[in-house]
Amino acid sequence: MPASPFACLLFGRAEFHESEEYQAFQFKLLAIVLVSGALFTALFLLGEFSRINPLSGSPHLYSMSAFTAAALILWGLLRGHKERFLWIAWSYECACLLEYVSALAFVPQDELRVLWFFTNIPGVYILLGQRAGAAITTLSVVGLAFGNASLSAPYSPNGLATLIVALVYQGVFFHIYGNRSLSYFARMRASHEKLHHMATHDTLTGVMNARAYYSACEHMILLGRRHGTPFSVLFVDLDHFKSVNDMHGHAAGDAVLKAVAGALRTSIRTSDALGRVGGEEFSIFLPDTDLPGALQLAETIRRGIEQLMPVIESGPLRISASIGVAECRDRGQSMQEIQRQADAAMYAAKQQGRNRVSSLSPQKSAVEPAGAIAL
Ligand SMILES: Nc1nc2c(ncn2[C@@H]2O[C@H](COP(=O)(O)OP(=O)(O)OP(=O)(O)O)[C@@H](O)[C@H]2O)c(=O)[nH]1
Repeated sequence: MPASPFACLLFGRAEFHESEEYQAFQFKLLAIVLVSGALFTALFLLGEFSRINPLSGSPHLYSMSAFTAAALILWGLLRGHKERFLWIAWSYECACLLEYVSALAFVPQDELRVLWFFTNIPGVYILLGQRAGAAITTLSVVGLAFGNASLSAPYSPNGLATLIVALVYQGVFFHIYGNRSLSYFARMRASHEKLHHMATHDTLTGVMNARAYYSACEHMILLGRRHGTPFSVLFVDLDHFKSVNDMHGHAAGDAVLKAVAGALRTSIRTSDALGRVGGEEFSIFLPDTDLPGALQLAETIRRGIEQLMPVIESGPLRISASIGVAECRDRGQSMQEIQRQADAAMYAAKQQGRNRVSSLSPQKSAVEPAGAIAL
């Protein structure tokens, strides 16, 4: 879904893979925290300039101005750059701690300024993880415990004890919660991936099912058109497969299909797509491949299947396949049309005696066997 103009302004054009859902959330949260941090501090500065909340020349005015500028600069650097997330998140956390310490030291009239240490902790746990959360919580507790005496208006021992216990409580709470929610998130992602794999892959052979395969092909056709590169389709159909089932049983047929799928998978490039589009039919999409290249690969595959000899209960079984090859010559051709051509070429190979590679030339509509080995 295209991002709204507001999202583009706030986050830039950072792209996240489907599996980076949590990182995308952290990235967006950091951008929001940087902008809101700058805005809130700017409001305090406005209070000073409008004399509503005068800090009467306190050095904290400089640290607030520096904090606002730093948050805006960090936001500008973060927009559209997910790879900068970690150092920007840490830089912002350091700026926050300095800002809180400055408030403690220079704004004694604000007795609630210590609350910023509390609001900081959830953000650290979410943005930087559990170790960073535990470290910052410890630093805040130790800093307050030892620094209190140096404040111009120190908190009472009772007040300090309340602050420390509450900070520890909050740290422990977010530590446990972070642990649980992250493991829940990881399990959700794993089960989502499993479901997605089940919905897009054939359970017997592990290759793409027809729907996922054709959708992958449509995507590659669009890319091919954009780059002006040719592409080809191989349609692989096992010969006399019914007799394998009839003579050796369905389990043997399944074993043969698995072995063939494995052989096909190892014969192609990772950029090619392989799908089981029918019972004993496989289709292979070859991007950036013209007809001579596709015919050559088809012949290699045909020979590979012939030599495969999958072992079933009764011993090794000789199998073969007929392969139809089609090249996309017309840029406007749909996947269905190309697949139909490959199908017709495969049918022609069957008629020619099986165990061979054929391609149909659209001009001549003639069969061009590229290789034939008698069984
Ligand atoms: N074991 C097994 N058999 C399957 C599966 N899916 C389809 N089949 C069988 O595949 C066979 C396909 O037979 P046909 O379409 O007649 O093709 P063929 O026997 O290979 O003959 P030709 O293609 O003309 O060489 C049928 O018997 C189907 O039952 C499957 O998942 N496992």
